[in-house]
Amino acid sequence: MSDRPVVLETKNVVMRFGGLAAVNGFDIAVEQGRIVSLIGPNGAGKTTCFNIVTGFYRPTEGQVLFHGKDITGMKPHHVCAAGISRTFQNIRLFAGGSVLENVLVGCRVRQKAPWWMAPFPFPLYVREERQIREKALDLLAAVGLDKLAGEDATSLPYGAQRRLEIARALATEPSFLLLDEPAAGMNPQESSELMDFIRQIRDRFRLTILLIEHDMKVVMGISEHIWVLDYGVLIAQGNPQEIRSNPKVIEAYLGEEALQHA
Ligand SMILES: Nc1ncnc2c1ncn2[C@@H]1O[C@H](COP(=O)(O)OP(=O)(O)OP(=O)(O)O)[C@@H](O)[C@H]1O
Repeated sequence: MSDRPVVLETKNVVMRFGGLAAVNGFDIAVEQGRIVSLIGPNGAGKTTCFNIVTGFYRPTEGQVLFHGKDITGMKPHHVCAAGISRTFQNIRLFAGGSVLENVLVGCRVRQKAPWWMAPFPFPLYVREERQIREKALDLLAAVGLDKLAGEDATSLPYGAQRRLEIARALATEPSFLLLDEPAAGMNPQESSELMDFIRQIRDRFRLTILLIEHDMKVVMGISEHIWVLDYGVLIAQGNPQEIRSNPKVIEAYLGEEALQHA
């Protein structure tokens, strides 16, 4: 442990679906400003943990604390307003919306002017609309998509859609960002660029980042700390070097061959 404050903590979190304990005793503590990862085989319970932290699921047992405050079972939009944002394993952009519109939706989370002002030219509303638009365009520039602002979001290449999802998440002004398999479907060049990109946004937006990722080059290259889930149970945690050489992790997930390529 370092002297950095812990921003997100889960305490003995359990999630049962009928008879299945998808997550059983999930205890993590994430320090401010870190890039950390949650890894494990398919079906290990990783996305379920994300759904619990972001309020999509209320856990059967246990607690989620954000900056020491209990957010267990809080509704997703309240979790988002508290400063936690996420992307999804299966990209979820608004079909039919432009690239810019997708980011504007994220910006609205922080909008101050009430919704009923929209049909009228109130100065407060007009000024804020202009600021929101500028902010959305800035975010698109930060992820390299400003030139495509008017395009249909779902017509973008896969890697660009992932960056757009991140821009939309950033638009909600999070301090904590969860990325669910950001490198999925990327080639080695794209995933190497993704690592630089994740570090850049961490620094620029002063984020703490938790990712789920199967690409071991990305996980080992970017993570300061890693937790490993297997059948819903945490079987290991440590830095990349410790995880790489942990016999339990090699047996349950990594395998000798994957390690040689990571
Ligand atoms: N809403 C649900 N209802 C019932 N079972 C569920 C539900 N969500 C997840 N599960 C089950 O919980 C277990 C963990 O699923 P989860 O998606 O969290 O795993 P994962 O580690 O994210 O897997 P992957 O790497 O394939 O995305 C699986 O057995 C899954 O079928």
